[in-house]
Amino acid sequence: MNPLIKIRRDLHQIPEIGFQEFKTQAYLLSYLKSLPQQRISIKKWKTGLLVKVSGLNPRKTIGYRTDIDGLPISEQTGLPFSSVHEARMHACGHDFHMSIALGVLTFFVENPIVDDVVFVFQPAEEGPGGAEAMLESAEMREWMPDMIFALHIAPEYPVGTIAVKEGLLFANTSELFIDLKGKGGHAAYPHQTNDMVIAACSLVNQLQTVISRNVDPLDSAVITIGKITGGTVQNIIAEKARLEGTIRTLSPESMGKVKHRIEALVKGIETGYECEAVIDYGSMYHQVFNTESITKDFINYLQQGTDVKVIECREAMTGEDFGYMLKEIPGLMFWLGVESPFGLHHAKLTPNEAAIDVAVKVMTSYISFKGNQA
Ligand SMILES: CC(=O)N[C@@H](CCC[C@H](N)C(=O)O)C(=O)O
Repeated sequence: MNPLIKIRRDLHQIPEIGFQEFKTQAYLLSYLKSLPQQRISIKKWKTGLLVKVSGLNPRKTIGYRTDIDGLPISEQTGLPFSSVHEARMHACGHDFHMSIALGVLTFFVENPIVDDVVFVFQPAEEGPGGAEAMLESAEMREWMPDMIFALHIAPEYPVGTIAVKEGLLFANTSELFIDLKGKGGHAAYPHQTNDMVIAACSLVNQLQTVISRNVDPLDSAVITIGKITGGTVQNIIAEKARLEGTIRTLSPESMGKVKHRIEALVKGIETGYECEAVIDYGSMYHQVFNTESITKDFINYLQQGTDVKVIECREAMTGEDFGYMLKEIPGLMFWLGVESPFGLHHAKLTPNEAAIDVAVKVMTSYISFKGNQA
C-alpha cells in the first residue's frame, strides 16, 4: 500500500478534538523519528508540532501548515479503517491534510532545497482555534516563515483539480452561544411560566431575519444554529434553553453589523418573554485572504508546469483559522479536489485517496520552485 495512504488510514482511526490531539501528536512524532534526522528539527507546541527541514544554503523560510484535529461526529462511512474513537471523526479531511504534509516533508528530507521549509502541525482548527496562539508563540516566532501555504480538501471537485482565487477565499467566522433563562413550571399551567423552548424557537426564526432583512443582498452572511438544548422532560415547561451556532460574513465590518442586530433581537426576546439572555461569541476566525501576487504565481506555475486542472473559484462561507497566519505572512490556501458524494462535516465523508499523491506532487514541485528561486 502507498505509505501515505496507510498514514491517512492510521490517522483516520484516531481523530481527536481541539487541544486533545495527544495520540495524533504521538503518531506524527513516531513517523518523524523514523526519517533520517540530519535535516530535521522538531518543537512541540501544546498538542501541535513545528518541524524544520533545513535547506542547503537557506536565505528564507517557506511554511506549510496542516491542521490536525477531528470533529465531534459519529462516523457512518462503514470503512474498515473507521474511527475507533466514539463520536469523533476526521470529517473535515484533516487526516488527508496531515498525510499530505508528511509526504511533502519526507520529500524535502530526501531532496533538500536551498531554503528551509517549516511544517506547522496546528491543533484545534475546528475550535476553539489554534492558529492565532501558535503564530504568537515563541516556538513559531523563532522559525517564522517568509511565505506560507495550506490546502483544504474539497469534496465537490474531482481528483486532479485545484480550486483557488486571489484575495478572499474563506469567510470571517464567529461562534454564537445564547443562554436563555426564564421560569419553568407545570406543563398544564403555561400562564404561570416563561417558557424558554418557545423563546428559543422564536429567536431561531428571528435570527434568520438578520440575514434576509439586515444584510445587504449583494453582501453575504450566514447564521446557522446547529444545536438547541432546553428543558428536562415532556411535561415540564423549560426554565432554560441554549442555542449554539455560528456566524459567517464576507468582511469583518459585516460581522460587527450582524452581531449588533443579533444583540437587538436578543434584547427583544428578554423583554417579550420576561427572561434573561446571555450571548457568548466563543471563538472568532479572521477571513482567509490569499496574497494576490503569490496566488497569481501559483496559478501560473500550475498551469504551465503541472497537469492538474486549475479552477478559479468563488469565495466560500467556510472558516479557517489559517486566516490569522495569512494576515501576517504572505501566502495562500487552496481547495484540493477529492470527489466525495458526502460533503465536509458529514458522517459519510469519503474523500478519494488518489488526491493525496496529487497534492504531494503539486506542493513538492511548487515549494522546490520557490525554495530554489534566487
Ligand atoms: C473548513 C471548516 O469547515 N472550518 C470550520 C471552522 C469552524 C470555526 C468555528 N468553530 C465556528 O463554527 O465558527 C467551519 O465550520 O467552517
